[in-house]
Amino acid sequence: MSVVPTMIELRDVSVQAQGKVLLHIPQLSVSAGERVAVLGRNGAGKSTLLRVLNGFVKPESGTVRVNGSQVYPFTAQTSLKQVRADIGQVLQGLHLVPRLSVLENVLVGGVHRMPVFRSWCRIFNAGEIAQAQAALTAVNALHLANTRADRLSGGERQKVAIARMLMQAPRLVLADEPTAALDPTAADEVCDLLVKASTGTTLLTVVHQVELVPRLANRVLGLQHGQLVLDCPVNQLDQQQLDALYA
Ligand SMILES: Nc1ncnc2c1ncn2[C@@H]1O[C@H](COP(=O)(O)OP(=O)(O)OP(=O)(O)O)[C@@H](O)[C@H]1O
Repeated sequence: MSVVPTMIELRDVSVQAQGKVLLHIPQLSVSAGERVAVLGRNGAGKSTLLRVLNGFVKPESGTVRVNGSQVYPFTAQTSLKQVRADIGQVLQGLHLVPRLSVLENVLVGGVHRMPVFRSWCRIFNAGEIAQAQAALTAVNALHLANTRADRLSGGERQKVAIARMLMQAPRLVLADEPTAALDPTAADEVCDLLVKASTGTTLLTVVHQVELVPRLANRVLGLQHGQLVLDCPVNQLDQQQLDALYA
């Protein structure tokens, strides 16, 4: 029997700021290939959890392992650059490079595989351009390739962010409210594209629209005041648990 590798492993993780505990997780383990929705009220610690995983927030204590690398505490073997190269991000709001075209924004997803000189000068070869065009085709956005990123609608921006993630080919995808401010039709499309683009990877999505959870995830984590108070399969989530989470 083959053993599914662990993608995320947190032990006794505590994040604090100004004397307040923002996140306290005694134990959390996510296997490779799982799709996890992270729920909770505003300020519950959802984004903090994602930032701990990509090393942008350092816990005061505990151990954080992602994709086999120890993100915290740092060790001589930790390459945060490599860890982040394996983590794709789809965030809410403006996170594309505004003055670059859509195609260039997607190409940026692959710069970690390029020689530094080429990535600085944004010199892309024909294979990379074809790959970026294929990623845009996968999210139904090839027609936007030459449009400046700051001219896009919210839904179009999220599609481009997903195409950039496809170009990056990460092992773990962190999506922080990817459907925020989208109308219901655009939100549905972005959810479906995100899940499709994350096939074969691990997907962690912070989401406020509970009705989208079954589209995005098969497991739910619930945070309340920085504590992990819910961890169950989506098909076992009931209204009482949700009411308690948002109380
Ligand atoms: N750098 C910081 N310094 C102090 N407090 C912080 C810092 N970053 C976040 N916080 C606080 O930590 C708590 C958790 O924030 P976080 O952004 O993780 O919540 P969230 O669940 O993602 O909220 P939202 O749904 O509103 O995005 C909040 O009370 C926030 O004010």
